[in-house]
Amino acid sequence: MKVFKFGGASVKDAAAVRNVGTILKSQPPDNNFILVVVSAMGKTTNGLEQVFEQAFQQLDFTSALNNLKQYHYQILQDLFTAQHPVYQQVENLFQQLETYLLTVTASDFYDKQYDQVVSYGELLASVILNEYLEHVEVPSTWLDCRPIIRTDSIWREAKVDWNLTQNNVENHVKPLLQEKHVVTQGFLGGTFDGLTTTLGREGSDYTAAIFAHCLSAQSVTIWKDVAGLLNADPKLFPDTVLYQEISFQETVEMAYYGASVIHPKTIKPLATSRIPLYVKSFLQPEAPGTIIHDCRHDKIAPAFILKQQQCLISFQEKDFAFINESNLSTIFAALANYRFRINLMQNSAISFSVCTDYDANRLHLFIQSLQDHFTIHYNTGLTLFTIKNYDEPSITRLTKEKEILLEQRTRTTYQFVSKTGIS
Ligand SMILES: Nc1ncnc2c1ncn2[C@@H]1O[C@H](COP(=O)(O)OP(=O)(O)O)[C@@H](O)[C@H]1O
Ligand SMILES: N[C@@H](CC(=O)OP(=O)(O)O)C(=O)O
Repeated sequence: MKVFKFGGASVKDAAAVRNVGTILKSQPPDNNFILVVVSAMGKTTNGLEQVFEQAFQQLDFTSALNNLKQYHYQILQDLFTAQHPVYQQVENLFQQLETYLLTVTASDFYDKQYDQVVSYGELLASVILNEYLEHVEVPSTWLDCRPIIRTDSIWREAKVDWNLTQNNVENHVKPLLQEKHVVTQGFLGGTFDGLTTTLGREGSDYTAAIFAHCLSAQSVTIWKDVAGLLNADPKLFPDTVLYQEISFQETVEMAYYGASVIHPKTIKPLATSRIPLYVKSFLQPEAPGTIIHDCRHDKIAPAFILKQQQCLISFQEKDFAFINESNLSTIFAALANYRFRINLMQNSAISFSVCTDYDANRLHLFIQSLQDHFTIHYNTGLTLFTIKNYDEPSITRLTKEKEILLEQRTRTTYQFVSKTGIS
C-alpha cells in the first residue's frame, strides 16, 4: 500500500488536476490502492486566511470569498459538464463556510475560528479531485480525515493522538483501501468533540506521513514542481544539485533549518517505521526524483537553506550582571510560553541572543513579560542562512557582501544571521 501526496501546486488548475489523474492511471495495476492526500488548490489557504482575517475584524469578506469561489468554479467548468453533481457538493461547502464566517467573532478564539475556516481549502480540493478521478474511471472514494486523525485542541498546531489515530486508520481506512484509491485532505485533524484542527501551515506532507505510519505503507511519494530534493531552493539559487539518495537524518535537519520543500514533522513517523519517502516531479513523473530513506552515504553537496522573516533578540541583565543559568531559564520559559522556536542562540558574558521566527503580536507580549528583568534589543526583517555540509568555498559564496549579525559553526553546519537576504 502506498501513500501519494499532492500539494497546492499539483492541483492549482484543471490541467494540473488532469495530470494527477494521469499519474494515478499510470500506476502499475498491482491491486494496491493508493491513499491520496491532497492540499488546498494553488494559494487557496492564503486566500482563506485573508477571508478569515476580514471576518474576524467584522469587515465585509464577500469580495475575497467570491475570488475563491470563482477560482474553484473555473476549475470545475474546465473539468466537468454543467450537470455534474460536483457543482452541488462544492456549492454546499461554500454555503457551510459562509454560514460559519457569519458567526465569527472578534474574540479570544482567533486560532480556533481560524482552523474552522482555512480547512475548507482541503475539503474543496479533495472533493473535486475525487470526483475527477471517478469521472476518468480511476476508482476512488472520498474520506473525511477529521474523524480519523484525532488531535488535541492546540489550534493551528494540533498534536496527533497516535493511538486513537492508529485505531481509526485500522478500522476505517484500511477496509476502504481494499476496494479503491482513497482521496483525503492534508493539513487537517479533528478533536474528540468534532471540531476541525490544523497541523501547522504546509502540514499536508506530515498528514501523508501520519497515514503511512498508521498503514505501515510501503512508501510515500510527495509530488512537487521540482525534480526532487535539491541542495537549495531553485527559486533562489540558479545552480542547484539533485540529491538522488539521502538519509532521513540529513533531510530532517534540512527541513528543520528551513528547506521548505518538506514539512519538518514529516520525517519522524517515516523514519521510525522505515518507510521510504520519494520526492518526485509531477511534471516529469517517470523521472526517479529523490529517495529519502534509512541509508548511509558519502558527504553530499553543501545544502544552502534560508529562513526569512527572522528576528534577533538580545537580552542583558539591567545591572550588567553575568548571564547565568537562572536568568537563562527565565528567558527560555518565556520563549516557550509565547511559542517562539529558537532557530539559533548564542551567549556572551553579559548578553544572550536568540534568533526566532518573527511574529509582531507575540514579540510585543514576550518583551513586555521580560522587560523588568532585562534590557532587550531586537532587529527584525532578517534572514537566517544555513549551510549543511559546508566547505570554505560555500561559505565564501554565501557570506559575500553580507553584514553578519550572528555567526555559528559546528562540524557540519555553518549558520549566520544577516540583514541582507538573497535577491
Ligand atoms: N531544497 C529544496 N529542494 C527542492 N525544492 C525546494 C527546496 N527548498 C525549497 N524548495 C521549494 O519548495 C517548493 C515545493 O514545495 P511546496 O511549495 O511546499 O510544494 P507544495 O505546496 O506543492 O507541496 C519548490 O517549488 C521550491 O521552490
Ligand atoms: N494548504 C495548507 C497545507 C499544505 O501543506 O499545503 P501545501 O502542500 O500546498 O504546501 C497550506 O498551504 O499551509
